Amino acid sequence: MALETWPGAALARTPEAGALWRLGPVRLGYIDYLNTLPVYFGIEQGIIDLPVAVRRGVPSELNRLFLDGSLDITPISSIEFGRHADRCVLLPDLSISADGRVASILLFHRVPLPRVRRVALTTASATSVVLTRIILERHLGLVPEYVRMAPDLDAMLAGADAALMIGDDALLADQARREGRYPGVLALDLGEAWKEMTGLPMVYALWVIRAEFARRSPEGVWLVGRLLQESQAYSWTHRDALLAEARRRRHLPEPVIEDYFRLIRHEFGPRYREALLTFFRHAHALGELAEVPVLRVWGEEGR
Ligand SMILES: C=C(O[C@@H]1C=C(C(=O)O)C=C[C@H]1O)C(=O)O
Repeated sequence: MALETWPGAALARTPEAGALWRLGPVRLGYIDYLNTLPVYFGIEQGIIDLPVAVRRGVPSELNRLFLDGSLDITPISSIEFGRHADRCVLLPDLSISADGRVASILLFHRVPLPRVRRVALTTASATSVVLTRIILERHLGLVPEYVRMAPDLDAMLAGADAALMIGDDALLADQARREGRYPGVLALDLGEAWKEMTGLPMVYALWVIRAEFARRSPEGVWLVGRLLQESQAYSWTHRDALLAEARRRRHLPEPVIEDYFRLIRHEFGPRYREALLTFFRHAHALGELAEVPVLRVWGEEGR
C-alpha cells in the first residue's frame, strides 16, 4: 500500500488549500478499485488542487487504517461505519452504491445455490461479507459455513462451493468466467439479489471523517467535501478520458467498464440512506451489528 502525495502544482493559487496545507496534508484513503476512480479522477489529473497524503488499499485495509487513526477522510465499508459510527461523521452526498445489479459484488458458485455448504469470503471486504450472509441465510434460507480467503477464485473454489469476490477482482474474474475459464461456474450478483429481496439500492461504502479531525479542521472537511464533488463533476464531463484511464488500469473490455460506470452510483440521498438503515437492520438481526446507529452527516448535525 503506497503513500503518495498529490500537492496540486498550483496550490498557492488557492488560498484555502494553502491554509489547509499549513495544517499538514489531509490523510486521504483511496479504494484501489475502479469504483473510486470517478470520485478522484479530477484531483488526480491535477485539475483541482488538494493538499493530501493518499493511501491506496482494498476496503479492509482502509477500514483498519481509519480505525487505528491513520486516515482523516476515507471511504470505508458501510458495515464498518455502522460498527464505529460514534468515531466518525459522514461526508454528505458521497457513497459507493448501486440500485440493483452492481457487477462487482459477485458470489461465484460451482454447485446450484441450494446445495452450497461452504463459502469462501474475500478478505478484502466487510460489507459484502455481511450482505452474503443476508442473501444466503435470510433470503434463500441456507445455513452454510464460511471461511475467509484471499481473493483468488481458483483457490477459493478448490476449497469451497462458492466464493465471494468484490471490486476489480470480481470484474476480472467474471470476465475470465465469461471467456470460458471457469466452466460450470455461475455468478450471483448480490446487488441484484438484494434489490429482489428489499426493493432497495445497496450502499457498499461511505466516506467518513475522523471525529477528531472534523473538530480540529472543519475548513479541511468543507474543502475536501467540495473538491471531491468538483472532481466527480470533472470525471463525468471528461468521460472519454475517464474511460481511457480505467482501461489503462485494468485489462477489461470497454463495454464492461462503460456498463460498470453506469451501475456504480456515488450519491447518498434519502432513498440510499433508507436502504443503508435497512441493511443495518438485517445485519443487526444476524448479530453482525450491535445496534443500528444514527447517521451523523457533516453539516446536518443539530438540524
Ligand atoms: C461495489 C463495491 O463496493 C465496495 C464494497 C465494499 C465491501 O464489501 O466492504 C467496500 C468498499 C467498496 O469497494 C465493490 O468493491 O465492488
